[in-house]
Amino acid sequence: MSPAADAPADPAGPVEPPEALRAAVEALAVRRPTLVCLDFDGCVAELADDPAAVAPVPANAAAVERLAALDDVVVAYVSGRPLEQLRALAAPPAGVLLVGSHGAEQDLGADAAPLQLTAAQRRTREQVLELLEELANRVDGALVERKPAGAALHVRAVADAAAAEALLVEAHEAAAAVDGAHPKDGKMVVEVPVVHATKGEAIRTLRRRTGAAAVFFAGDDVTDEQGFAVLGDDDVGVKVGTGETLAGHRIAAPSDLAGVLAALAARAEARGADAPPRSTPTRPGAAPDA
Ligand SMILES: O=P(O)(O)OC[C@H]1O[C@H](O[C@H]2O[C@H](CO)[C@@H](O)[C@H](O)[C@H]2O)[C@H](O)[C@@H](O)[C@@H]1O
Repeated sequence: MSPAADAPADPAGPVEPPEALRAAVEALAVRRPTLVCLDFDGCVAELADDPAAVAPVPANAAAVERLAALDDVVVAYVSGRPLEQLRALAAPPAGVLLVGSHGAEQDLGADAAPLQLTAAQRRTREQVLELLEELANRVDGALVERKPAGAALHVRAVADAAAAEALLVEAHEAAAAVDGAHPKDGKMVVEVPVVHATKGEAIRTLRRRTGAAAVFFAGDDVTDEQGFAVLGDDDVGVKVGTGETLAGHRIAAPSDLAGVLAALAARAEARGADAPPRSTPTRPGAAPDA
């Protein structure tokens, strides 16, 4: 992968990807089946104060629809969101695979199994919820999100930046001391799942299940780095926004993603019927999990 570079923003219209990124997605699109993995918040959707009030950037939703309609392209949302919330907020077109709770919940087609916590995990989740509620009650604007695989403490609505940061540090440390809890830092949030799962493991599973010849992954947050870490030389990783990253490419904002996905879709459409697919499986169910 090539080194990350900032894309110029163009408020007048759809943003063209940087040349290196365009070339990378065009090369990716000829390797089929192509797996397109997308983080949701801060990537397909803009970040918002209220976690419940988000939706895909319309141009991104249109590009996802275009990609999902293509043979030999599999689109998957790979998100920290609870699965059902992801389904409701992302409103994906038919055929799009869903990975929620950082990988702990998956809808990969016919054989999807709902998340079931063990008795020990349920107890840990209750403990984590109690802990985070107690911490959130101390700071105006702090919010606890109850999640099937754990909980998250949000501070985006906390007016005092120092208090918000201190709360996140305290929550992470306190949660780390709870047996069976796996705290992760995110954007203005500490997530505390009670099930060990990472986006990297999820992308590996998706790659295997779809028989993908190459993988695209875009994400904006610290937890997405585990996804970038499992990409290989034939894959394309795109970091959305600022911050250190293992991704080979960077765009400035969610509104810049549509141009990248459109370039990928255009090349995949153009490859059309010219060449036979390199391998048969696309939607999971066709290929057994290893
Ligand atoms: O993996 P993602 O799809 O990026 O989901 C990560 C978390 O996103 C949500 O929180 C983030 O977005 C909120 C809405 O924009 C924002 O208010 C918050 O500050 C962000 O951390 C979501 O609430 C979490 O459950 C997801 O795990």
